[in-house]
Amino acid sequence: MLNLGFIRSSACRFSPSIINHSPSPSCFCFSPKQTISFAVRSQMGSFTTLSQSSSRLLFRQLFEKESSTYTYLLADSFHPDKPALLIDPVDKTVDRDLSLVRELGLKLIYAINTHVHADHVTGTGLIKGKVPGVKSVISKASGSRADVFVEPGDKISFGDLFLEVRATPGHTVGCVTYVTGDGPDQPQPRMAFTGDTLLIRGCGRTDFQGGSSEQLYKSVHSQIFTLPKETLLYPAHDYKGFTVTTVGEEMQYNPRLTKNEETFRSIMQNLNLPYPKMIDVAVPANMVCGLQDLESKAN
Ligand SMILES: N[C@@H](CCC(=O)N[C@@H](CSS)C(=O)NCC(=O)O)C(=O)O
Repeated sequence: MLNLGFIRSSACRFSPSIINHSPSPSCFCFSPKQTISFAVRSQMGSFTTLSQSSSRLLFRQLFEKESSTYTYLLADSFHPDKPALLIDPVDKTVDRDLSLVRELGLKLIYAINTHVHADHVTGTGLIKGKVPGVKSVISKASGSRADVFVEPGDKISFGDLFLEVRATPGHTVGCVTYVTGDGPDQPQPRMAFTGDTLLIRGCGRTDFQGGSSEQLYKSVHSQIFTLPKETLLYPAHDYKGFTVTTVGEEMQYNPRLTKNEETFRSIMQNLNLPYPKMIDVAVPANMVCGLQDLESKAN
């Protein structure tokens, strides 16, 4: 049986669960496993060491073209149940994503949002209706409806892998970044799902939904740029065809976040972006897990 409920920091467990508030290391109970490493030749011709824990993670980056949104599928492929989660699913691509989950033999346990999106309706509500037992997850600070609310320092477990929750407000007040675990049994390099906080060579706008350029700047510098330089960064959107970046790359080349805070604030004040086309539909729907339409039809 999978335990989908909250488990407090005093509980030790092996099944998928969310731990609220980081447990002390002595209590953190991933099953001790030997990490078996082997060398492969990388595209650059050099040898790279892959650990067993890296191949344990099944990872897919999925794209929704109307809103240029990335959805991420992660699963523990070594666990007998292959527990999986989706980050930032979009309503329009739910059927595609769920058929992939089925084809790969995964058990979807969480549908997670990085924040209340303004440009598309989340797929989490639809997914819950189609796959019984899936729990929707969002930050407590978002003020949105969901089954599970996460706070900074929480860990979201799926099998023997986990994501750590980091608060990265600025694009919206409730924005969080989900980072793969730090530890010998977790994927290397680490991966961070930054939502709209950090985009490749850019960042989320800060001109609505409680946005703040000061907060975004601090969030990135304290919660993302402090990760190891080789950490892979996966944003919720890309408008130019990029798919992934790294902490090191963005620290060197991000045209906004490499500037000092005052220059950054001025850049953000002068973006002059039109509001997202879907904002008036998307925000109210996403405040109720993407279910506004279904609920109003039922009433
Ligand atoms: N044209 C799109 C919306 C584009 C947009 O505003 N993107 C957001 C993230 S989605 S709310 C953003 O933060 N962009 C930052 C940037 O520099 O582009 C639409 O109409 O949906």
